[in-house]
Amino acid sequence: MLSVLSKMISVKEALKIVEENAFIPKVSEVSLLESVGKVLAENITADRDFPPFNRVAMDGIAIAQTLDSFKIETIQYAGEAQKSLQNPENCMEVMTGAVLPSGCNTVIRYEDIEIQEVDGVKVAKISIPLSEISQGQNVHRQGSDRKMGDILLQKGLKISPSEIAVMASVGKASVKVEIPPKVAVISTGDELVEITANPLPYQIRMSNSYMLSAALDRVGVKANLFHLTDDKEELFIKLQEILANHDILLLSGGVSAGKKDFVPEILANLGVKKLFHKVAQKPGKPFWFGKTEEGKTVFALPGNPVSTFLCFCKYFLERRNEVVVLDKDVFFKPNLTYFVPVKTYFQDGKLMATPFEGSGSADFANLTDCDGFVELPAESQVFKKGEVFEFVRFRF
Ligand SMILES: Nc1nc2c(c(=O)[nH]1)N[C@H]1C(S)=C(S)[C@@H](COP(=O)(O)OP(=O)(O)OC[C@H]3O[C@@H](n4cnc5c(N)ncnc54)[C@H](O)[C@@H]3O)O[C@H]1N2
Ligand code: MOO
Ligand SMILES: [Mg+2]
Repeated sequence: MLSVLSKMISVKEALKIVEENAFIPKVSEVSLLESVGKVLAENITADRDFPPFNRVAMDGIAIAQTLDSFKIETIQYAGEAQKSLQNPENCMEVMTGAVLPSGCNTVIRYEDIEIQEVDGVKVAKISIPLSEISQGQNVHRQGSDRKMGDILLQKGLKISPSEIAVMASVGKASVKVEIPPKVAVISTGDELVEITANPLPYQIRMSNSYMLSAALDRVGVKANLFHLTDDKEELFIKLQEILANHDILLLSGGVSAGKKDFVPEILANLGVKKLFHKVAQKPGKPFWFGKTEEGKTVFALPGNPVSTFLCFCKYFLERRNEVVVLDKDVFFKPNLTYFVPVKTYFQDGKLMATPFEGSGSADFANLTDCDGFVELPAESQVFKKGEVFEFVRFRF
């Protein structure tokens, strides 16, 4: 009964080990537009102030002091070098995006003035109470958004169109991004058949590979799918080949105490170092995690679909640091962290969770009613309505 006695680690310890041993992606430089959806692999800094000059924010006139009316000296258009107001009692017409003329500090919109011609001279008259004009209005001050040298984007973030705009504005025509890892999703089991097959009474269609592949797709990873039988030789030969061609392996099945649960043994024979096997949690207790010398990681997930999915969401997906309020009491005696599928909803601004315990870790149809798992710590046995717990979201 060695497997039963072997040391289980806590969820917290397991997560720490997974995070510390995460696969480190390689970096490549791609054109700006190719980088969208990828992970940024360098910090992006401001090459000049944002905005780079005192920018006119409204079409109208620029003034140096608040008077009833002003003679208009000239026009400052966007794209022109800065002009200078000659007389502080005059004004200059200015267009949005232009440099604020030197000598001016405030912009009044065309909507708030009337322009008349008096003796051949254009004059702007203020048509709103002067008290409504505040000094500095409608001027987007140089450096008010970001200063030159500021870090605008931190490496590690996922690039979306708003990041593309920031990079374009600092002249990044090409950018360093992480090369997405090559991921293999491998279902193991003699009882599994393709989803297109008509299963014999003792067979089942494999759903785990499709579930994991779909979940990976949501985070921008395209996985290769494999099915291996519970045969030591096949496992050794095929896994060797799959390991050679991928960076991360996500296996399901074959990690528990069964006579054909060969996965941990074969992985060890292939030189994958075990970092842990068995976590004090339900579901997903037989979870095995290891790493090769080159830094490739192997997640050998328990085969029961809810266990597979929970382990994937908790240990593979990025942490979201969300909490939920239980809306029903839950009792759970074993000294294990208990992950219960929950349906969530908002009440008085709080995210509430209704537990759906279902019929255990093989009841994956139960997940379709739920949004995630509530994480109930191993130290307690009674979890009361109204208490707050961590939430592992899978519907997003
Ligand atoms: N004596 C013990 N037996 C079991 C223990 C234990 O501690 N002692 N742990 C149980 C727990 S907890 C789990 S979870 C399972 C994990 O089993 P394995 O990882 O070895 O997985 P299999 O035995 O291969 O399969 C388990 C179950 O899952 C179904 N399965 C597997 N792959 C797929 C797939 N791709 N799609 C759909 N369903 C899949 C498989 O048919 C089995 O029904 O072990 C318990 N036993
Ligand atoms: O905990 Mo297993 O992970 O029961 O199915
Ligand atoms: Mg098994």
